[in-house]
Amino acid sequence: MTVETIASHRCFEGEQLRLKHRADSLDCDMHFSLYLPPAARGGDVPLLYWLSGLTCSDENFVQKAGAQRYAAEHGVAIVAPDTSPRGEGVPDDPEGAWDFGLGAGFYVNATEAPWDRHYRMYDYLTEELPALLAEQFPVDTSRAAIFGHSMGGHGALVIALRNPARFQSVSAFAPIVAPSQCPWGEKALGNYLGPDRENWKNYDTCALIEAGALQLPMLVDQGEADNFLEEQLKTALLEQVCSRTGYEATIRRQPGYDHSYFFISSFIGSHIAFHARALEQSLAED
Ligand SMILES: N[C@@H](CCC(=O)N[C@@H](CS)C(=O)NCC(=O)O)C(=O)O
Repeated sequence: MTVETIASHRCFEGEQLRLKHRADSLDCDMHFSLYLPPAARGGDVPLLYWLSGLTCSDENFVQKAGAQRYAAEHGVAIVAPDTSPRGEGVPDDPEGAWDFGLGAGFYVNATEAPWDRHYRMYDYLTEELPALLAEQFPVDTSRAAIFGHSMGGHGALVIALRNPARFQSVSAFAPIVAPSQCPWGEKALGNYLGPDRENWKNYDTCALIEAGALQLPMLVDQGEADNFLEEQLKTALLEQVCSRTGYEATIRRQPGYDHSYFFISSFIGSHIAFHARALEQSLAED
């Protein structure tokens, strides 16, 4: 597996890298960003996966969230992949809309043509990228946590709930908690997975919790001034399913905060500390 370094910047005594590789699962070239804390010079460090939202590439998070300072303090690496396959031959929304297609892979394995050839972000994130990281970088992929924003919050929750043994904790900023019940999700899942809504349940956080997903440490922050809250994100549905099923999640509604990276940067330190605690606890239990 060849990985090309596109950029490398010293940051909080660690390194912020941007990398490029051929992704077999997506049948295209992909970029991803990786922050290695100073502790990585002494051996493998735990790994946090960050999944971004609609319209983002791997760069939004590393430039705007201010996460590196906290990752350096806690000695964790953070990988930020892109949000969809890209490149020549990768189909996009026929009308060029920003909520579907390029920049909007929704972290699923598409089953419907023409999306099924490239749009396989679930396999990319759960199989190909972890294998590549374990092989080529000083990260311990058996000590991992996952978090994300909006569409990426949806991706993080779904991937953690479906793979509870692989993640010590999960958190999300303004996640789409029930894509089967909101316009963004209905458009994406309908196109990528087809009209049978039974097939959507594996990619729907509320449906997975309803079906008895195993307990993981879970933290969710949601801004109350987020324009997408009522129509798309629907935090209330997560609160309801957690209370109905007894699933323990810390869901914090944050007054005054919107959907932007100003919100994310305000709470990113708290999320990284949350994951670092869960990772330390799992080490103590081993
Ligand atoms: N482009 C959309 C907004 C999309 C949006 O808010 N994207 C979020 C994720 S859902 C984001 O992180 N955008 C990139 C950024 O703020 O850097 C609009 O014009 O309303």
